Amino acid sequence: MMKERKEIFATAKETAEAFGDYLMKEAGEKSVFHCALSGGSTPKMLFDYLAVKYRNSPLWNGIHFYWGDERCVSPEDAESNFKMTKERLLDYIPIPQENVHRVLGENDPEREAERYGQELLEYLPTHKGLPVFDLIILGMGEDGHTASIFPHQMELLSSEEVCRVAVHPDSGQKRVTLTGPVINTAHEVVFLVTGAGKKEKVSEIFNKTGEWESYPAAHISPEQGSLVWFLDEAAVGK
Ligand SMILES: O=C1O[C@H](COP(=O)(O)O)[C@@H](O)[C@H](O)[C@H]1O
Repeated sequence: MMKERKEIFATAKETAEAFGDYLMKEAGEKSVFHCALSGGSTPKMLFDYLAVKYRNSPLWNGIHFYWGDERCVSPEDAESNFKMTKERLLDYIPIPQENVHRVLGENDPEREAERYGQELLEYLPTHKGLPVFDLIILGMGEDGHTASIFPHQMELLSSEEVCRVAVHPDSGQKRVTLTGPVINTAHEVVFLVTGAGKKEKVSEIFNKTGEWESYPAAHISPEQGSLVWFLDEAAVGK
């Protein structure tokens, strides 16, 4: 039975910092901690905080980072989720290189979705043939997309594969994304959502009103795990 809760903070910075402490506490409870990161702009403050407060933490030795989605671009491209994480966090912390499992965005997208899915199955424990993350961090775009599952791409929510190629509905950019069943098999999923630009969608999802069913974020509910929303007041319309 899924457990859900919401944590609301005054500002985006406070939200990121509270989640950073929460993440490191969770990681400290396991000798190996498998965590999928999100991209986009919201996690920047989280990464900046971790890079300073936990710069020399011994916990990095047991943390493995993966990505919930990646744009199909080179790791030097400004659009790369990996590049953002590297520049804000990975370059500052003593995480072993072998603990960083990036999506090779420069590869052929279809082959990379297959390869990355295999890598996840190799490194993570499995349940019913799917990799089980300790924690998946997700964002939610202003259009309601999560990872790289966009509204009206609902087939990615039920795909039997571990990873799939998604196409950005406006730009046509290809991305590799975890599928819904993998996200819903995690021990814990955390949405990190801040800013007034998200408040309408957040409200629709929480109140099950308007177009809520068309937003992939509304369909995330880890079957055996917990779902936590870390939000700032702007995102909940305060
Ligand atoms: O494209 C993406 O967008 C979402 C949301 O990003 P944000 O900029 O609104 O924070 C993000 O969760 C996803 O990982 C990323 O690839």
